[in-house]
Amino acid sequence: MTTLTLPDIAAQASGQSLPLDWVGMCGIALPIRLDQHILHATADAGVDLSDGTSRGIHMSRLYLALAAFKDEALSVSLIRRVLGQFLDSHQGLSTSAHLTLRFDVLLERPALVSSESGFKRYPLVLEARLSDEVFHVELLVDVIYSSTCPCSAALARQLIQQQFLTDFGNRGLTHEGVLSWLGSPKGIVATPHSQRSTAKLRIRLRKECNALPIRELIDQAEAALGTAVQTAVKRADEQAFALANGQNLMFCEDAARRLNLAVRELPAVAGFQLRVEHAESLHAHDAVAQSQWNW
Ligand SMILES: Nc1nc2c(ncn2[C@@H]2O[C@H](COP(=O)(O)OP(=O)(O)OP(=O)(O)O)[C@@H](O)[C@H]2O)c(=O)[nH]1
Repeated sequence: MTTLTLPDIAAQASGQSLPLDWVGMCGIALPIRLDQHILHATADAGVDLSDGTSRGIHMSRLYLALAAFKDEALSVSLIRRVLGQFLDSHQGLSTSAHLTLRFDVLLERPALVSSESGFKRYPLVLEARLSDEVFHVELLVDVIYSSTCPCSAALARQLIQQQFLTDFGNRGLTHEGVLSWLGSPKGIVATPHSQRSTAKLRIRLRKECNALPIRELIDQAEAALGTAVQTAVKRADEQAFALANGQNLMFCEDAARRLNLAVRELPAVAGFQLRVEHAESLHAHDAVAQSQWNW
């Protein structure tokens, strides 16, 4: 029987000698292990092609290195090892390795008052690169919250005062009359606008950090924001949420400052960039603030 040698196009010399910054595969389906759960992730895996004379990289070597994620719990050291394998399998071709993992984390959240609970989805991205023995890993997460405009609240309060003057200006006040007025639509003649808002955090982890501080980061961000969106909601929970929002008026600048001061407290965090987007119901565009620390 004749043994055929398979053609290896990647090993050929390139027609045009030119190094490339990133070559690899995007959107690879990958199981990862996190907190005893197996999650469905997608991976972008690549290296540079610093040897501009080579036709191509060896995609299969990157792909096969990713198999480590199926057996071992996700950690910073695992990611570093996989990137090391990308480079070891491309000696003479590549000097930097890149890996992006995208997956969702579901966290169970209790209702504010009732005994109900539900799950919230947090989209996570891990971006890592290894170049000249220098390793960087960044953790990105989106946190959704509710924000009520403080300016709109003040304007609404003024309208309520004016309505009060109109209705009671020439009348003697009675406890019962005021109480009944407060419970009527006239007692809340104007409402402030509020919006579903997104905090986008990009965290650089300290070198000594191996476990990914996903839960800590999300909890810290939600505590700082004060009015994270809810899961299961009965009327009692909705009322508590209305009260929480009324006590937590914020511009996007307020949200960005609070997050900055809270996230820098986390021991695993070496630096960060953050961006908050308030999807205004007042107008069709968003109010946005950005901030960074040790970046
Ligand atoms: N470099 C490169 N490979 C591609 C591309 N699209 C598909 N491939 C295929 O990816 C497959 C795996 O490539 P290699 O890793 O070089 O496979 P291999 O030569 O069997 O593996 P090694 O012996 O480890 O080099 C090959 O069949 C390529 O044709 C592309 O755009 N660039």
